[in-house]
Amino acid sequence: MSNLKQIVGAAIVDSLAAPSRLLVARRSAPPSLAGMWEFPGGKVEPGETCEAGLEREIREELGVAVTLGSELEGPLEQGWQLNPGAAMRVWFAEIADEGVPEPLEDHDELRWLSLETEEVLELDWIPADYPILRELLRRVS
Ligand SMILES: Nc1nc2c([nH]c(=O)n2[C@H]2C[C@H](O)[C@@H](COP(=O)(O)OP(=O)(O)OP(=O)(O)O)O2)c(=O)[nH]1
Repeated sequence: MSNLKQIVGAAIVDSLAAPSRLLVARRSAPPSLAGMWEFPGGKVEPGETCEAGLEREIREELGVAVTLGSELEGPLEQGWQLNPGAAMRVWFAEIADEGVPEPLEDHDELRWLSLETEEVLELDWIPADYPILRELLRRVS
């Protein structure tokens, strides 16, 4: 069994059926990551499925319920390698119940960016996220 820590992240789009915008979040902590953009999400807790962990993290961080769509599969069973000790599985997601996301925890800014251009790549992301973003753009194009 792999001993990579399992992280989960959400590619929250305006519409799972016809995605044209992506919700991106800027981290406020820890100091080494503050100011960088990421997919909202976090660590899966013991005994929790990845999907349940992702729904919980989004509720805690953004205050909204999400409906998960398909997985943006990475090269590993655990998704996308982030660093020597962690990998992240990423799901497309849509906000449920007309909720409005707010940066309640871990983030200081949220933005909806177009997926019809490559503007998401212009932000300063956590470096490990760029291959995920490129695959995301390929999937929605
Ligand atoms: N959420 C998220 N984490 C990412 C991304 N890219 C990336 O390298 N990471 C790294 C940063 C952190 O080292 C780790 C996620 O940890 P976290 O601090 O968000 O998890 P958490 O909310 O459960 O944290 P904690 O406060 O319980 O420790 O994965 C990303 O796009 N989204």
